[in-house]
Amino acid sequence: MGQLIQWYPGHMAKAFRLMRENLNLVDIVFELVDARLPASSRNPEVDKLIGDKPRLLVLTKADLADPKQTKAWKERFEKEGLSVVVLDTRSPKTPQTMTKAAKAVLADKIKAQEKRGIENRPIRAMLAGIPNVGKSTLLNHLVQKNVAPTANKPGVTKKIAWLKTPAGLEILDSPGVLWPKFEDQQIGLRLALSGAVKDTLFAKDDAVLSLIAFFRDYRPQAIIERYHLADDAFTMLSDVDILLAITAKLGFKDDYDKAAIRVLNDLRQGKLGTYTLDLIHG
Ligand SMILES: Nc1nc2c(ncn2[C@@H]2O[C@H](COP(=O)(O)OP(=O)(O)OP(=O)(O)O)[C@@H](O)[C@H]2O)c(=O)[nH]1
Repeated sequence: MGQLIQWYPGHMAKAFRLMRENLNLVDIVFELVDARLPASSRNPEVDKLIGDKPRLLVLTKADLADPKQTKAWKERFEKEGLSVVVLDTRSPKTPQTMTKAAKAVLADKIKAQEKRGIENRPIRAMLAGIPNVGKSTLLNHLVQKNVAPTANKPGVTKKIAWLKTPAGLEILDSPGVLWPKFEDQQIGLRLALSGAVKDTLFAKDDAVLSLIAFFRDYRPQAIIERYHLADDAFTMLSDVDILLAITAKLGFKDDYDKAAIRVLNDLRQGKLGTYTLDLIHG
């Protein structure tokens, strides 16, 4: 999916270098992963980068994801030895959940410090994740001030500073921006659907056609109900014809680009129900 790629070798090298420099400053890394894309929004390079540094995997946007899938993904990650928290980042419980989980990951270190008479030392953390995964939102909620700009567009995070949280964390206010791994077209499309890729960088009708194809197997009823299609629409119609039927139902005549934008927004706002694009089967 060549046209989706917005990360060039120079960007990646810089992001990698910044992360590595900052890594030495912190006790723990909060690796943010979109709960709707637990595989596609992770980058295997991060494992190499983070190495033995304690890590907490944070599944963000869990309110938008399919709860059964989120549970299955959490179990899979835990089997791999990772500590995992599942968040609606914007929830008032977020600071408490994160602090408790960070302390659990660092329990041995904290115990050793206490033995040496060091009590209540702040836990230094950095956030890392691909664009639009919720880094600024999490930072704001942890610090409980509106310090970092958030926007539903990739590429907004820019500041640098240490930020103290009321619960005793100190967070580096330069989240590691990780690059997505556009390994194949499927991953690229899923990232595009989730909002991780600038909307100007991909063809929305292609993305929505892939979404329709996905929902055909996953949850056709969600599309049928939202756009008042015939019950047998998915048996009778191709993906393109489904998009045209949606376009007509929305009153957009043959302007399927306009319909594609509407469907994309509906998906991202949870109006097609909760969904996970990387599925664990069985
Ligand atoms: N529904 C839902 N939306 C969320 C959650 N976390 C973040 N968002 C939304 O996702 C969008 C992106 O969030 P940001 O915090 O700006 O993401 P970021 O990782 O800092 O993005 P960059 O600055 O592009 O690197 C915003 O519209 C947030 O309101 C969540 O847990 N649930």
